Amino acid sequence: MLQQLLAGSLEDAATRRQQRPFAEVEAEALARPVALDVLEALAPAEHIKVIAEVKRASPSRGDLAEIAEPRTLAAQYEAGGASVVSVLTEERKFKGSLADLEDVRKAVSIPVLRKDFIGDEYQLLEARAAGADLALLIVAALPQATLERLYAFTRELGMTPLVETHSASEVARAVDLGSQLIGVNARDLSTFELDRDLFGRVADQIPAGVIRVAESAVLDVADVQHYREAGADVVLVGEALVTNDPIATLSSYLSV
Ligand SMILES: O=P(O)(O)OC[C@@H](O)[C@@H](O)c1c[nH]c2ccccc12
Repeated sequence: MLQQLLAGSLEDAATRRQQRPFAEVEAEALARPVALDVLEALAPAEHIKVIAEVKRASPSRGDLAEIAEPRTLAAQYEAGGASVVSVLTEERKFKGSLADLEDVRKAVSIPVLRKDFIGDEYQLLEARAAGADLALLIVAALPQATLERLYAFTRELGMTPLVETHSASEVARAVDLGSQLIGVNARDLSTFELDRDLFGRVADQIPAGVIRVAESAVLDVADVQHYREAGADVVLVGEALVTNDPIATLSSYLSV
């Protein structure tokens, strides 16, 4: 499934590239003002921090929310105290788009993450041109040489890679890259199975000074506490925020 999702995103990017050639998007990406200081925004603090996701649907959970105006939701996330807004731009299964990211960028002043299945440089240029400060790189989706290349390119564009893992060996690969921001996804993107305890099992492998992000499977404040006790600096939350009142939900999480 993961390779299918990646292939779909790459195919959609190749289609867009016929309309907007590499050099054109590159020029737009490079003309963007300096990206925001993401590591500062997510730095460990007394309370846990939240990356709040704009998420309409997913292959495992189906339709979650309409979200006619991503900018309105993102503004609520910022008002509610989120540190970063994540925008799913995958079109086929998650019903997102780059237009959503552009819309969100105009509405918030906190950093924005492009959440997609990224496998080539063009997608990273698009991310930056649309105003993203971070881009997701999924270790399981990419051979290490490609991962290294895309990691370096993300940084060249002034963005911060969020390197996503789902096992001890993937955490080791993320650490090898020198990543300063490592996510552990509770959801296996090949089988869609959830494992909320995976974060706790691998957290110790993430070196001190690296920001630890627990991704997925937060349904209530107890899940946030669970991740916090296991060492999470940040939680990445989608479903619970798009299906509940975002401001009240965020405020309960931010007290953890
Ligand atoms: O809706 P949840 O369970 O709170 O999950 C959010 C986020 O972690 C999830 O959307 C996600 C994590 N990694 C991904 C990679 C691709 C697509 C989506 C994801």
